[in-house]
Amino acid sequence: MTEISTPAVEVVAGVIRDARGRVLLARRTEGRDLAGLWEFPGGKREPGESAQAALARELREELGIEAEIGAPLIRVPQAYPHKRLCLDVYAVDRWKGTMRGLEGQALAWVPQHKLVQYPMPPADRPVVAALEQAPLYLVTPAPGDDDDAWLASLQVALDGGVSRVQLRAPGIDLARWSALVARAVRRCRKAGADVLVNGDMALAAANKAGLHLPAAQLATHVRRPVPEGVSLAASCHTLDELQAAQALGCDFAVVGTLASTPSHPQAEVLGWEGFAQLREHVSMPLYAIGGLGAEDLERARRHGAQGIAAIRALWPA
Ligand SMILES: Nc1nc2c([nH]c(=O)n2[C@@H]2O[C@H](COP(=O)(O)OP(=O)(O)OP(=O)(O)O)[C@@H](O)[C@H]2O)c(=O)[nH]1
Repeated sequence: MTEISTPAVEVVAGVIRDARGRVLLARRTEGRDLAGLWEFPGGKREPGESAQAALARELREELGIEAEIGAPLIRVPQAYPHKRLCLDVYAVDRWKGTMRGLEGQALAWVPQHKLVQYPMPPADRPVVAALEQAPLYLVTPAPGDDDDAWLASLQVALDGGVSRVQLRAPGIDLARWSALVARAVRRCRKAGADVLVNGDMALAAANKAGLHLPAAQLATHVRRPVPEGVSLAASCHTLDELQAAQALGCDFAVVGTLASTPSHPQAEVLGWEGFAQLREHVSMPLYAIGGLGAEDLERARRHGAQGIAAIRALWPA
């Protein structure tokens, strides 16, 4: 593992989009680190240079364009075997000049949903996820004694744009929960949301839903417990748990606790720096959890998170 004391190389890259919404990838040329992999055009930031100036310079040198650097997308800290880097990615929707590979690199305009088919460096996986996947992950609270009211709240959240949901209800009677999960899954599916069941493989399979593993269940599986194409996720608090989740083939993980909350008052608090340090050693998309809400999304993205997971902050009152 790369030593934490090795300084991280600052790298800037652009998600360059054409009028049809396709994204530009460049192929790393032979003789360089990670040769043959596809990447977002960009390169190393020089001392004293702003991220925007560095990216505009790299795109001029590599592609021959004068680019207007747009909004920040995500900043991904990533450790490779021989170096650490921080990949800082910006949208680029406008430029002047004719695009060409000035350094002999192959270029490809790729529809966004096909980006996952291109072999890319590990740091790019969270970038593609930030373009494609839900920024908010709702974890349901346990229903009180009114199942219909709970379903109505879920519906409000879905109508409000939540598109990834974990169905969780600690301590609930199994027969009641099974019936409620079936109804909740139908609603999520109708809304086009990705839905996962917490901790119960049989219940997830019976509803053809995804599976969200509590950290304690990670060690009980030796291979991916759901088919490819069905979401698998895990809750993690340590690097060992994150690496186990990645080895099992989890599509994403939830990492906490960022701050202490009423539901987990004893949990060890990570803070954003602690989160970013864990982020370096895996390449799955990660949601941060613990006392966070949608207003923390920008900060989360600056520390390499896909987004925010929450119970109360995302559950309609
Ligand atoms: N431009 C760019 N670089 C990336 C991406 N993902 C990623 O891991 N990197 C890494 O960030 C560094 C970018 O620096 P560079 O493009 O100036 O690389 P280089 O070949 O001159 O240097 P190197 O081979 O010594 O690393 C490389 O180590 C590259 O592997 C990406 O999407 N775009």
